[in-house]
Amino acid sequence: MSIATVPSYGLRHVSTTRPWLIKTLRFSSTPFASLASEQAEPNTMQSSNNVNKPTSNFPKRGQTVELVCESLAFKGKGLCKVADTGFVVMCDRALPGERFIGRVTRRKGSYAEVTKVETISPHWDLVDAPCEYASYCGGCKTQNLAYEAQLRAKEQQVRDLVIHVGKFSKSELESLEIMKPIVPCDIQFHYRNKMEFSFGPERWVPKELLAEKNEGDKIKNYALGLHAPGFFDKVLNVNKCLLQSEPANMVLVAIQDCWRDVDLGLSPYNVHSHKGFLKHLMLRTGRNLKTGLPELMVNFVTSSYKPELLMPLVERVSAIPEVFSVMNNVNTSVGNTSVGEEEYTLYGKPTITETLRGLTFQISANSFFQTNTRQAEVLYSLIEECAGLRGDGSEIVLDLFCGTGTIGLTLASRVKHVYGYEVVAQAISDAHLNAELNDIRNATFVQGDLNKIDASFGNNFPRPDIVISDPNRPGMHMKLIKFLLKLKVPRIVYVSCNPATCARDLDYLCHGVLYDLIKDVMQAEQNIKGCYKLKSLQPVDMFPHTPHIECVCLLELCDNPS
Ligand SMILES: C[S@@+](CC[C@H](N)C(=O)[O-])C[C@H]1O[C@@H](n2cnc3c(N)ncnc32)[C@H](O)[C@@H]1O
Repeated sequence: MSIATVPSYGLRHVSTTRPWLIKTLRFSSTPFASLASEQAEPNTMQSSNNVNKPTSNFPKRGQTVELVCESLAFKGKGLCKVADTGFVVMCDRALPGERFIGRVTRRKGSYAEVTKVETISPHWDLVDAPCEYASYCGGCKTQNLAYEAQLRAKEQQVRDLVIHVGKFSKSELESLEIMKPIVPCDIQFHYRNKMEFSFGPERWVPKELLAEKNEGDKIKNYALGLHAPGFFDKVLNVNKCLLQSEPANMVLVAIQDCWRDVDLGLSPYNVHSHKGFLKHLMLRTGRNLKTGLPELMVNFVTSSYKPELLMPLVERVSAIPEVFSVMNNVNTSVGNTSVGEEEYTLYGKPTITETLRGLTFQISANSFFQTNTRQAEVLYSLIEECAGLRGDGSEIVLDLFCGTGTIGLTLASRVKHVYGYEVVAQAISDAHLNAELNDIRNATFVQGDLNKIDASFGNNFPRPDIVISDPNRPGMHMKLIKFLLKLKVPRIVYVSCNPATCARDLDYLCHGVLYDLIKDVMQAEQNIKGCYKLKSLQPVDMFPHTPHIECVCLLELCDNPS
C-alpha cells in the first residue's frame, strides 16, 4: 500500500513500538498542532520537542513579555502571542482579547508557559463572576467570561483540533456542514450532580488574601474544599460551590460548621505524612422517584474505619431532609483517591436514584454516572439521533466504554440486543442492576479492558450494526482502532470528552494508520487504510465555566471500504 493509492484520505504514521506516539509535529509546524498533540498524548511532548524548536524568538525563563490572548486552548489556558515577535505562549486564566504582562515560567517544546503579572487591558466579554472563589479556585476558570464567549471559544477549539490534529480540511468541514454549532447548556450553575471536596491540614490561601490566614491556629487552618490549581496537596477552603445543587451546599455548610470542633477529635488526612482520618467528602445529588425532588448521598472517605468518629457528622447531615444516604468509603492506601477498599452504609440506603431518558438508575458512591444529568438528556438524544436506529428491533448495538450501561440501556427498547464493555467491575454490576430495574432483558454487559483486546474480541458478540464508543480522556487504544477498522460496521457514534484525542482517533478511522517502517523494521505491521467518513461532529457544552468539551461524532462506512 502506498500513500498514492489512497483515494481521498491519507495515512498517518504511528510507531509500532509506541503506538500512542503520534508524530503530529512531523506534519505541521503550527504551534497549535504541538499543543494539540500534547492534549492527545501528554507524554509524547518531550520526545517530539526538537522538531519545532524555535530559534531566535524564544523568550527566556523569568523574562517578562507583553502578550495578547487570542483564544482558549488546552485545559482552558489562553493561547497568547508575544506582542512584538508573535511567539506563542500559554497562560492560565488569560482570556481572549486580554492584553497583559506575563512572566515566562517554563519552556515547553515549541512554546512557553507564562504566569500573568498584570493586565494592561481586559478581555472582551468581561462579566462579574458570581462565585467568590472564582479567581483562584481550580474548578471554574472562565466564570468571568460571558457564557456566549465561552461557547465560541470551545467551538473554535474543537474546530482547530479537528483541522490540525484530525487533518480534516476547513472547506470539507464547512461545505459538507460536518461541524455543527456547539449545543449550549441551558443552566450554567448548579448543574453538577457530583462534587468531591478534600480535607487538608493547612488551607491554601491565595497571595491577595494572605492577611486573612489564621497564623498559629492549627485547627482554624484545617481545610475542606477544592484543590488549588495544579496542586494535589493544597486545599482551598470553600463553604459553597455554585456548580453543585442547593441541598449539597446545605450539607457542605453543615459539615464546615462542626468538623473542626476539637471535642469531635477529627483530623484531616495529610498527603505528605499520611497521617489523619478524613480524606474526602463526596456529595452526589440524584432524584427521588416518588417525589421528583433531589435526593442526596453523602460519602465520607476516610483512612480507617472508625464509624464512632463520624457519628456526630452523620447526625448533622442526616437531619437535612434531602439526605437519603450516608456512606463511608475506607481507603487505607497512601494514594489520595476516593474509592475505598471497603464501603459502609452509615445512614439510609447505599444507593440513590436518578432518571435519564425515562429510565431509572441506581447510583452507588463509586459508580460512574454522567455528572450533568440535565445535559446528559441532550447528549443522549444526540447519540440516539446519530445512531439512526431503524426502530424495528433488528439491530445489534455494541456499547464500548459503557460505564453503568446508561447509553445502551436508553437504546435497548428499539434494538435487538445491546452488548456493553467496560473495565470497572462495579460499573458492570451497576449496569446489570440498572437493566433489571428497568426490566430490560436484551442487554449484556461484560467487564473487560478495551486496551487489551486481541483479534478474537469480535467472537464475543454477533456482528454489530452500530458501535457507540465513549472512551475517557485518553481516547481509544490503537488495538481498538485497528479492531474497528477491520470490523467495518456501518456506523460508529464516537462520544468524546477530550476533543484532542477525539480528533486523533477520527483521523485514524477516516484517514488510516501508517506504521513507521523505517524505525521499526522488525516489528513493522501492515498499514491500515481509513474506511470511515466523518458525517457530523457536534460539540456539546456539558460543563459551563470549565475547559471541558464533549463531542458526538457520527462516522459512516465509506462506499468501498476494502
Ligand atoms: C466517559 S465514561 C462513559 C461511560 C458511559 N458511556 C456513560 O455515558 O455513562 C468512560 C468509561 O470508560 C471506562 N473505561 C476506561 N478505560 C477503559 C478500558 N481500558 N476498557 C474499558 N473501559 C474503560 C471508564 O471506567 C468509564 O466508565
